Amino acid sequence: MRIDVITIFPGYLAPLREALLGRAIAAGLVDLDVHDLRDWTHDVHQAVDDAPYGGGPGMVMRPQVWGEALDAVLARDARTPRIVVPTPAGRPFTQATAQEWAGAERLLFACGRYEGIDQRVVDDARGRGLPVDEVSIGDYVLVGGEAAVLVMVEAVVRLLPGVLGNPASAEQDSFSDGLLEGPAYTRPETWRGLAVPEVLRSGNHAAIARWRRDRALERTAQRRPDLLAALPERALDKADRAF
Ligand SMILES: CN1CCCC[C@@H]1Cn1ccc2ccc(-c3n[nH]c(N)c3C#N)cc21
Repeated sequence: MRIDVITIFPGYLAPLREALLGRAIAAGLVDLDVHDLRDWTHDVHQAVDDAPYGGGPGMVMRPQVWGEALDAVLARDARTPRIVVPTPAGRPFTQATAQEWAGAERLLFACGRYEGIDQRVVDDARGRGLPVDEVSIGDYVLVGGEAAVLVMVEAVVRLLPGVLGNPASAEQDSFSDGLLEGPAYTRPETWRGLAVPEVLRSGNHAAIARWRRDRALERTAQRRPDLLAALPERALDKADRAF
C-alpha cells in the first residue's frame, strides 16, 4: 500500500515512521510519503489560506494551492488513491472503514487546517471521478486533520497482511465482532489483593471462551448499548441471549 499525506505540518506525521508502522514501512509493506503543501505556493509568503467568502471567523485553505498539490502527488504513482479528507463534518470513521481502506492500493490524506479546505477542491476531485471520503474520527473538534490521519493510518495499516505479528489479534479486535473487548489479565495471580478471575487459570478453554464472551457482552451493554442494538440477529447465539 502507498500512503501519501499532504499537510502544512509534515513534522506532525513523524510518528508514522515509529514502532509498528515504522516496521511495516521498513518491511516494504507500506510506502509512505509526506508532502509539504507550501511546496505548491508561488508567493514569497507561501500563503495557503485566505478570508472566507460570506465573512465569518478564521481563514479557508486556498483551492489553487490544494489543486496543484493534489495533481502533482496524484501523478507520482499510477495507482488511483482513495482521497481522504478528515473533517468534523465527515462520515464517522469506524473499524469497518479501516477494513475497507485496508483493501486499497493507495490512500492520499489531505490535511486541512484553519476553517478547512475550500469545498471546490473536493468537488473538483469527485468531478474527475476520483473517490473522495470526507470522514471524522469522532464528535469533538480538533485544530487540523493531522491527528486524525495518525489515528486512521494506524487503524488501517495494522490490518494489512504481515504487519501484526499475530494476525489473530486483528480478528479478535474490539468491534471486529461488533462487541467491545472484555478485561485482560497477566501475572501475577494476585496484585494488591486483587486476584485474576479463576476461570482464566482453569485451563478449561470452553469455559474461558464463554467467560470472555460474557464479559464482552456485559461491557458492551454497559458502555455501548448502541453497538449491541446494531448487532444482526445471527450475531448472538443462544448462550449469548441467556447472558
Ligand atoms: C476548528 N476549526 C473550525 C471548525 C471546523 C474545523 C476546524 C479545524 N480543522 C481544520 C481542518 C480539520 C480537519 C479535521 C478536524 C477534526 N476535528 N474533529 C474531528 N473528529 C476531525 C476529524 N477528522 C478539524 C479540522
